[in-house]
Amino acid sequence: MNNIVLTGMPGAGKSTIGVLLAKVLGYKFIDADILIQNSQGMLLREIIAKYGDDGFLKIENDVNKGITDQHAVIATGGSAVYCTDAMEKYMAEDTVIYINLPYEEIANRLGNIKRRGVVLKDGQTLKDLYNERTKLYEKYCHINIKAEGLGIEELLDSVAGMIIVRRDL
Ligand SMILES: Nc1ncnc2c1ncn2[C@@H]1O[C@H](COP(=O)(O)OP(=O)(O)OP(=O)(O)O)[C@@H](O)[C@H]1O
Ligand SMILES: O=C(O)C1=C[C@@H](O)[C@@H](O)[C@H](O)C1
Ligand SMILES: [Mg+2]
Repeated sequence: MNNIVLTGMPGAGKSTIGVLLAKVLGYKFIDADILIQNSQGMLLREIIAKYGDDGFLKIENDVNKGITDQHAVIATGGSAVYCTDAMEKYMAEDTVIYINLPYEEIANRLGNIKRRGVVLKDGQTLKDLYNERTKLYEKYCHINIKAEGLGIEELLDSVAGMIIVRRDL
């Protein structure tokens, strides 16, 4: 097993859990969103405003594909699931874990999603986005963690437990 890649909707807790998981496993922690910001010298929402959704996704695909670290926990951005090349590489080389939360829990966590910088087409609601992405998160994962109602420590235990089981297979 190489890297652990966390996917899921914005607000699912990928970055929160990722850094804790890295400590538990003795891995490095990489937040792909921070790599994207650093690569452009701009905030995520500024990159989306400047290059549009497609331009942002191309940058996100390139950044994720370009990660060469090993033994890292990688928190992806919520939109990484549209980055086909990067997701296929992650599926081939790493262990991809989808943090799966019901729509209501995601909606409660996200205040102003525009400020956060979400790849949302004109007229598309958060619910539309959730429905569109769910199929992709399910397609591009090895482990689907049902995270409904789990606090941070409970989710961490659940994810770490699944990784240990998979290692033993
Ligand atoms: N298990 C949890 N229970 C309750 N709140 C949580 C949990 N995990 C994370 N949160 C909270 O949800 C919010 C979003 O978490 P986080 O930024 O880690 O999400 P993310 O999946 O990395 O989102 P993005 O795709 O936008 O980077 C934060 O306020 C965080 O404290
Ligand atoms: O879910 C999304 O569309 C996004 C989530 C963030 O993590 C960033 O990757 C970016 O702002 C887009
Ligand atoms: Mg994050």
